[in-house]
Amino acid sequence: MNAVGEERPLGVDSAPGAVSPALGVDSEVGTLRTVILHRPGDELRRLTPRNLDQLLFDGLPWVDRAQAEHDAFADLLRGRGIEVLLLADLLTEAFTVSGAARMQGIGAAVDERRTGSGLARDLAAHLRTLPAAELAHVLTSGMTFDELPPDAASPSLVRRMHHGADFVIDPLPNLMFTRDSSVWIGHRVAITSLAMRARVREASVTDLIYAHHPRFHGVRRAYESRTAPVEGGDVLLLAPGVLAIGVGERTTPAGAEALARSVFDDELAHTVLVVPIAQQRATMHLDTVCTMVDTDAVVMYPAARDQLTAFTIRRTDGGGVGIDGGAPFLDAAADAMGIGKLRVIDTGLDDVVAEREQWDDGNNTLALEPGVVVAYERNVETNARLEDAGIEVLRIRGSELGSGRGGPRCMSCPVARDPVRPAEEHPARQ
Ligand SMILES: NC(=O)NCCC[C@H](N)C(=O)O
Repeated sequence: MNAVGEERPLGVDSAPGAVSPALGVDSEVGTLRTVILHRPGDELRRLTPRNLDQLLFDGLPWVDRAQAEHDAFADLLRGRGIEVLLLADLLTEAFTVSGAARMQGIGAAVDERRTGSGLARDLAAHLRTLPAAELAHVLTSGMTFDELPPDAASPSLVRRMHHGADFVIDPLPNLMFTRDSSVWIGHRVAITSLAMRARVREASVTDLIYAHHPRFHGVRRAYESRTAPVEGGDVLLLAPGVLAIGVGERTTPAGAEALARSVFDDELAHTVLVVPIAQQRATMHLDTVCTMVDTDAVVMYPAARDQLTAFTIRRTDGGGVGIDGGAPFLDAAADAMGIGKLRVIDTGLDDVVAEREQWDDGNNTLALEPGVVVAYERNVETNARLEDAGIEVLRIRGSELGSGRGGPRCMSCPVARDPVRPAEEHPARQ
């Protein structure tokens, strides 16, 4: 029995009775034990040609196929013994066990500036009556004015004047990119501060899950101030104690600085590399141009490889910080990681193919253990190069999933990985 009286462990869809690993992540590549995914749901059915841009999609996904692709991704992970926590289950279970979670979710979804006070009251009252699963569904897939219950208590000009298909609660179609709204650094979790309007409320969803779901009781927070935008896709745990933070379309310099200070204060890192990336959609996060595939290897977009630089921030003895600027990113990273050199595997093949495969998230791999990654099958040349370099590539379909511009790393939030051994101890390279 779990805390809500069901037969299976909370939020866990793997074998009953499985022992949950300790939570915490100190690298990109340590053996993955537990991960949060979100199976795309009815929120994707809200996408139309008119709202795509605003909701940060590049095409209309065929939803049933996107779900099938995602199911195959989740099954691949389960098949390798990885515990998959589905966000909709976690949310439902948090609402089942905690009234405070319900209040938090409803409070974040009801926007009085949009609805006016009368409708806000009615809407909140209606949401409070919903069973946990239904509430989770509405808060993720959104609600239109047409879907409001007909028997509202207060007359509402807002309701009269809106088109029935307008959203009274916005859908969250980007929730499937669980990477971006929270990130584990050591044994703490940072709830991020998302930059784009369409994604801001995602952080309140992850926040309430970590705050109220029994599975996460006692987990401490990193970056509690959330003073400035930081998105998880920009944060790479290059090695224990070494973070790279991309600064570009999403994470701001202020966000990177605030996160760096916070991880130093909490002694979660000794070095942070802040990496400027082009402020454009193709490179919205650092993990769109570079992900780690082994303890000493990255797959990387060649156009970025020789251009990326890094500011290296280190804690000084007096408790302040020192900042060095302008070193090539790959050199700064190897130096901070204490290895001679980072192996770089290029996005394949030539400039045009590389540009196409970067756009299709060829660089956005999810490592399941050192040297084993999940990648979209469509990035044929990049996957071939990874294999040539000795990396095992587990291919998944992503024709529909990819319409949101995110790959396997974006679609996963690791919450438990085994600690990694330093690169030089890895048997493959002895
Ligand atoms: N880490 C990532 O690169 N996440 C992909 C996010 C895609 C989403 N449609 C967005 O534009 O934010």
